[in-house]
Amino acid sequence: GSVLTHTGACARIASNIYGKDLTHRQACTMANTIKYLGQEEAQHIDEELFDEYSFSVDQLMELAGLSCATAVSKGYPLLSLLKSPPRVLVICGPGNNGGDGLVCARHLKLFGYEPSVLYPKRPSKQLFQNLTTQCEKMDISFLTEMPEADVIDEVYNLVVDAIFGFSFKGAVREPFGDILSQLKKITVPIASVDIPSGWDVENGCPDGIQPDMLISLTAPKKAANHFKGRYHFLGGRFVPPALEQKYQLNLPQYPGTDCVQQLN
Ligand SMILES: NC(=O)C1=CN([C@@H]2O[C@H](COP(=O)(O)OP(=O)(O)OC[C@H]3O[C@@H](n4cnc5c(N)ncnc54)[C@H](O)[C@@H]3O)[C@@H](O)[C@H]2O)[C@H](O)CC1
Ligand SMILES: [K+]
Repeated sequence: GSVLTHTGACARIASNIYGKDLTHRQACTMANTIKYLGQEEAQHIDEELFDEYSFSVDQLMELAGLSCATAVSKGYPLLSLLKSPPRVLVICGPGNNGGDGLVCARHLKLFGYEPSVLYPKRPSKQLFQNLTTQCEKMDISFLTEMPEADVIDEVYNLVVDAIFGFSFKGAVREPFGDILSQLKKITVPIASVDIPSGWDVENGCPDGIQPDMLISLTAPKKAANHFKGRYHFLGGRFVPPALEQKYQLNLPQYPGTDCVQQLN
């Protein structure tokens, strides 16, 4: 069959039903498909959650990181892992995506995995210091340098990519260029938090890393149209219905009390 982008799929579903030309936004709403966000829209929703809905970053980050650990445990259950002990490398970037990674590492540890964290650029904010202390107190080791690709393949079962999220822009700056070039060479799966790091938030990156899992938070970003891995999860089950309505997110119903929903 033909490969359709999300935009193409919505438009086709909607025009099959309504038989007319529609904007992508109209098509999504009518086809009742989940909205894929642009960079600015993702940032507006984020700001609104904090400024209008009075959430704190810590709250949402905890739910985001828990969603990521849960998605990992569904895609790569402990009993399915080829290497024992069940080591996972979690690579954290300098912003909130990196914070999600620290929370994810802590929950992975509670789920029985053995996460190690690489956190080369640490912001001075108290929140990130606290998340780091919490990991250290749970005997999660922090690496001092990025292992070579062959070492990652030998030692770890998978890599959690929490380097950049929806605020990534422009050419990758070091040390993350070197880190991403190692990640392009590994054969163990990569699970990317929110966006595959190094990808343009809207247009993706054909020669970038190719994660096996993507955990979209709040709602997928447009780059998710280019995701070719096996598992696409939605997490961050914290969106108030009025906000979902305002941005016409058309989020799918999460199953029962689950904090993640598998999209494909
Ligand atoms: N509302 C939600 O869904 C929530 C999402 N969360 C997570 O937060 C990130 C977005 O976080 P933010 O701090 O805005 O930005 P990033 O983590 O994407 O990165 C900013 C960080 O990266 C640096 N940077 C940007 N571009 C480059 C570059 N080309 N090279 C090197 N460094 C770069 C920049 O300077 C900053 O330091 C979202 O994706 C979710 O994962 C929240 O956790 C919960 C609410
Ligand atoms: K990421």
